[in-house]
Amino acid sequence: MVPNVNKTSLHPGGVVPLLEHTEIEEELHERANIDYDRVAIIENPSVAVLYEDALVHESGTAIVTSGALTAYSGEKRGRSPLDKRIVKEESSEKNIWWGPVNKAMRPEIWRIHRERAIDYLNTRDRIYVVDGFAGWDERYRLNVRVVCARAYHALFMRNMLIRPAQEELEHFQPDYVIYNAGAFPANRYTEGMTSATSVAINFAEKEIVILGTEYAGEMKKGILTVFFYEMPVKHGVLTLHSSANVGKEGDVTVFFGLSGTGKTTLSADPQRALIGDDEHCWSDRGIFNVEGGCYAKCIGLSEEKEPEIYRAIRFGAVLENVVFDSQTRIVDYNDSALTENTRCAYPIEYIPNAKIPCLSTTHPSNIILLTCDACGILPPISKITAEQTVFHFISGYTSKVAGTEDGVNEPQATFSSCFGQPFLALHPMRYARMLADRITHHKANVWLLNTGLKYTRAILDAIHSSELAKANFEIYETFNLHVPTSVSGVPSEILNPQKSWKLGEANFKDEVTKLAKLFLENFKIYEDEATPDVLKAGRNPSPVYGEFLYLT
Ligand SMILES: Nc1ncnc2c1ncn2[C@@H]1O[C@H](COP(=O)(O)OP(=O)(O)O)[C@@H](O)[C@H]1O
Ligand SMILES: C=C(OP(=O)(O)O)C(=O)O
Repeated sequence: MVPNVNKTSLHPGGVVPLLEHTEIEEELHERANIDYDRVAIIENPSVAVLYEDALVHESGTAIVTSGALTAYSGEKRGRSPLDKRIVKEESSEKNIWWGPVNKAMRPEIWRIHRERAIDYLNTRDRIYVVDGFAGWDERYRLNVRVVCARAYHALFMRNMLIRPAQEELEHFQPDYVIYNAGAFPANRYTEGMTSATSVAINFAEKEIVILGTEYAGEMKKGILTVFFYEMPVKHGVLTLHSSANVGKEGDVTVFFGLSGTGKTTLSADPQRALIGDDEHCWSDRGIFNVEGGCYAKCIGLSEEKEPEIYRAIRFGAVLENVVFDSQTRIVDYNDSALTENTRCAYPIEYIPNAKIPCLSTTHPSNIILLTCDACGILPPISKITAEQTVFHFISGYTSKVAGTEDGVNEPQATFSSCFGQPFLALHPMRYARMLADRITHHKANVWLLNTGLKYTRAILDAIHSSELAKANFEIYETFNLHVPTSVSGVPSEILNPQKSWKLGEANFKDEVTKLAKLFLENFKIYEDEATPDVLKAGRNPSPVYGEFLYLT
């Protein structure tokens, strides 16, 4: 029993005169001035503890019928890309791709935000510490510590990081620390602020500070940006905004896709083991997942359509911003009253055929670029060459789906380089070159797959059975893509939009030319970093791009 003094009827617990402090408390006190004598620091709590705390202290949390905890993220129900900043400092400055994605923050301003976040955490009665690993390959993994005010955020990151064994938690030394004070706003009068939200990353201090947004996805995507910086710069390892799975023969498929375009859905496949749904690295020894969990979109989810994901939403999983019946606690996955971007985070082992440890020493044999072209101009599936891969990877033509980013309420056609522009740390061409080298070296097939179609799964099955690699192809003009003439289970007439276009040939020609011009216009931004090969291909009409490049 700890002796206490000064008990009163209003304060029956009294005051504990001298407290012993744990290693984590000492470290937080020293590093961040956390007031360990006032704030209860809950260290690596269990799922049950986090449920109880969330239910008692956080309004909007509930347990739903499947046993999952559901939480409400407040006003921000998607990421805030305009409020993301990188601290401009000597060690990383020359490597960073400065611009609208990575806006610079002065170290002095960083200190103000950091102090504000810590001041807020120090006003809380309890804060949570979650320690976990990022990166399943031990050679590259980072120790991540999350310090946050909400039990929901702690549970989210407990699911999304790789959970260390009990003995690995002892004397855990973080490489990166996330301070999440998202319930408290940033000071809008601080230099450079355009709103009360701030997500700031400091690569020298190895810290992330979050203010003014409780959207949990900011934390996991913050770690992705850390990987987009650390891996190529320090280890020559390529980071991918992709999912990955592996077949029974050990063949690995990687799916690149912008947020909400099908990485999680398409990589959950009963015939294939899941390596991961969102963040991977490609090293000299194969592919490894960065995360210990998955973060699936839930809108329209049903057990029939996506059984693995539906059944993963159980005790321990965290639902975000879903609508549930207040009596029965049944979730209505079709209700988008709070957001289109309803989500669930669950540990990867909740997917029955997850491959644990989440890595493969076999290099990918199929690379799939998920284009999500709502206009239907790009074919449902086409095979592309290594040179076309660089072009399409850099272009990243896809859609921003509703709700994933703050302020995007309708699906929007967009170019998002590397199919993950908001998360890149370096110039996209650096990643594209690394990708092209690996594809050529390992002789991977590359496919451009349009998602959101009824037949997407059937097409994927044909890729995995090797049917498509052996198919007959015809040339899809303008983009010079190789389109298969038939795919099992897919009506042949839909394979070539030129043939299935409902509004006539002239309209088709107009639309396809319009899109091709947009591609070329967009590509100009990247020309300064393009290799001579890519530039040459870009300036001369060539068999690689054919008529497409002629448009310049
Ligand atoms: N053909 C399709 N391919 C992939 N996703 C589809 C398709 N049709 C509809 N969807 C829906 O699109 C969303 C894709 O989200 P998700 O797989 O979580 O994306 P990501 O992992 O890339 O963020 C899901 O809600 C899924 O049900
Ligand atoms: C969570 C996000 O993305 P993804 O759908 O790729 O997980 C996001 O962009 O905030």
